[in-house]
Amino acid sequence: MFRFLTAGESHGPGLTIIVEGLPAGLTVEKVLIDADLRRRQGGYGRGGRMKIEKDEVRFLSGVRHGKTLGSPITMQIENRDWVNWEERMNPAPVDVEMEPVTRVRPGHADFTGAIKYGHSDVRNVIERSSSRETAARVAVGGLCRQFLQQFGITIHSHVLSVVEVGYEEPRPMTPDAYPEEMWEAVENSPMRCADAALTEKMIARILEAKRHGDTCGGVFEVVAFGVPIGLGSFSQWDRRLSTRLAMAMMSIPSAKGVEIGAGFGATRTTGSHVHDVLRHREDGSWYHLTNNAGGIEGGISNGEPIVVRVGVKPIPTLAHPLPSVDIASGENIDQSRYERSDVCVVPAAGVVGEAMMAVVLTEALLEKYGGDSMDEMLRHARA
Ligand SMILES: Cc1cc2nc3c(=O)[nH]c(=O)nc-3n(C[C@H](O)[C@H](O)[C@H](O)COP(=O)(O)O)c2cc1C
Ligand SMILES: C=C(O[C@@H]1CC(C(=O)O)=C[C@@H](OP(=O)(O)O)[C@H]1O)C(=O)O
Repeated sequence: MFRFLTAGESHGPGLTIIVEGLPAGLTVEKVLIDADLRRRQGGYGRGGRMKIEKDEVRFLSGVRHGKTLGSPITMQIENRDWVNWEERMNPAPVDVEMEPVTRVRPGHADFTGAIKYGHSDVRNVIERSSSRETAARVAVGGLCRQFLQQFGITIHSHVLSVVEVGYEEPRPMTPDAYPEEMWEAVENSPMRCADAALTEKMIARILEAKRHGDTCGGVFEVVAFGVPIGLGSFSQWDRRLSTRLAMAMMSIPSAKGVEIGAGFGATRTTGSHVHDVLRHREDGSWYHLTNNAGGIEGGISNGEPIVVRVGVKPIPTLAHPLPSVDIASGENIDQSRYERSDVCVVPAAGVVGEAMMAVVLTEALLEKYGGDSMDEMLRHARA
C-alpha cells in the first residue's frame, strides 16, 4: 500500500514527510523534487513569505546512493522563517507574555479550528491550517512523478482563469488540445498560462484586486499523459479513479470545485455531443475522437489524457479585512485581522494539483501492476 503523512507548523522548524510503499530500486533525483518546490513557490500574486523561503528537500531515510530501498522515505523541508518565530513557536514554555490572536478571518480555518480544538489563541490553528503544508505534498509528488516517468506518464498544470479573466467553458476536448510546446510557454509565464496576452490580463486583474486590498481565485487544469488503460475500477465507490482524483484535488486548501473532462459543460448539451467515439487502429491500439470524458470512463482510465480542472476560491486574508468577531470578547468587530499574505495562489495551487494527481496515479499504478522492486513492476507492466 502506498501512503504518506506530513507534519509541521508553518512557522515551526520545518516540514517532515514520511512516504511508504514506493518499490525498491527507483532512481530518485533530489534536484527534480527541488525544481517542483521552486515552481510551487512561484506564480504572480505570492506574498512576502516566498521571498524568505528557498524550499529544498533533505532525505533522512529510505534512499541510498540515489535509489529507493523499499523502506519508508523521510524527507524534510526547512522553514527559513523559523528563526523569526523561535520564541513564539517554542515547544517549551516561555516566560514572555504573548498577545493571543482572537480576531478570526472569514474564510480561513480560524473560527472553525478555534471552536473545534478549544483554542483561545487562534495562532494555534493558523500554524497547521496554513498552506505551507502544500510544500510537503509537492515533495511527495516530486517522488511520485519520477516513479510515473518510468512508465511513460507525465503530468502538467496550467492556469485557465483568474476571477472573470480567461476560460469560458465548454472548452474543446480533443486529443490535440495540448500541443507539446504549450507546456514550455506555461513554465515561462508568471501566471503558468500559455497565452501571453491572457497572462498580462490576469496580472492586471490581480494588481487591481491588490489595490483594493482584495484577493483573487481562479481555475487551474491538471493533465496527465501516457496513463495506461485500466487504472481504477467501477467495482466499489471508493475505487473509481474519478472519486480518488476529486478527493485529492479537493484536499488542496482553497479548492472549491472539481471538474473531470468536459465537467459541468457536459450538462449543457446532449449525449450525442458528449460521448467520445472509440476507434481501433490496425496495430491493435485504441483511441477516441474526442476526450470529453477526461480520460476516465466508468471510473477507469481509458488511455486518453486525464484532464481535471479545479476551482480555487479567493484566499481569505484580505488587506482590507471583512467584519468579523473577536472570539475572546464575543464582540462583533468592523474588521478582522490582516497579516502578511498572498493575493493570488492559483498558479501555485496548480503545482500542488500536479502533485496530488501524481499521488493518485502512483497509488493506482501500484495496485494494477504491484511489485516490491522497480524491475518486478516494470516486468508486470510490460506483460
Ligand atoms: C499555495 C497556497 C498558498 C496560500 N496562501 C494563503 C495566504 O497567504 N493567505 C490566506 O489567507 N490563504 C492562503 N491560502 C488559502 C488558505 O490556506 C485556505 O483558504 C485555508 O486553509 C482555508 O481552507 P479552505 O479555503 O479550503 O476552506 C493559500 C492556499 C494555497 C494552496
Ligand atoms: C508559507 C506558505 O504559504 C502561506 C500560506 C498561508 C495560509 O494562510 O495558508 C499564509 C502565508 O504564510 P505567512 O503567514 O507566513 O505569510 C503564505 O505564505 C507556502 O506556500 O509555503
